[in-house]
Amino acid sequence: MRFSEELRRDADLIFQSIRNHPFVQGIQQASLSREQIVHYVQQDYLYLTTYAKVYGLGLAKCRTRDEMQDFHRRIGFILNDEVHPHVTLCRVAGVSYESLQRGATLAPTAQHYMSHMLSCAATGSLGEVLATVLPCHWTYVDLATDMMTRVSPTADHPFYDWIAFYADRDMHAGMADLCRWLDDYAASAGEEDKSRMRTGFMVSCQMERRFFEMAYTLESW
Ligand SMILES: Cc1ncc(CN)c(N)n1
Repeated sequence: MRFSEELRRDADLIFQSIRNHPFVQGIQQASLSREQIVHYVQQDYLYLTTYAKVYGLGLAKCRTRDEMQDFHRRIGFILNDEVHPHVTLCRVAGVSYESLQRGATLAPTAQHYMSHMLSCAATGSLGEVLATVLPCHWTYVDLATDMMTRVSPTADHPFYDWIAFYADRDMHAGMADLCRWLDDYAASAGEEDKSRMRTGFMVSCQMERRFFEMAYTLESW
């Protein structure tokens, strides 16, 4: 079994609970309140900004220019493309995206998740960075693909663009590339490094679930 398959197997219950989380169900049923959407977008804007920086720290650990190109492309994707799902959510909530980018205070869970990623990226190996960022990609591809398969939303669904963005083929391809990179790295990694990679992955999976909980409950300090 490949290393990424092992990780996915170990995190299966968390993936399932993310699919069934009330916030995710709220997207599927278009039943989220305006406040829940706004809270999510404000926190996610801050989160994705940090996520791009984590890729930057990963880039500094790369061994080849091809690897550097990969992180470089992924940073561009966050800064240029991953604004679209936020814009979709803002349209549903009836607020301007620009207004949500100013002055939001980090909620405890978002802060915890960002600190986890930053500390792995600052002190860990390239493998730890790959394992720690992977759930961000994987859980969204998983939940969106699950929605597309089970609910088949049509273009008039308010969150259709959000769901379609994360269920897209390119998202699947980007995730498969990341898994391959992680598997290649793990093939020659020591046991201690792999153990830290497992921890980084599992904590990020837990934080993905809690991030939805944070948005659903409008968590604050
Ligand atoms: C917290 C979180 N995790 C994952 C994603 C999808 N890249 C996101 N936008 N926000």
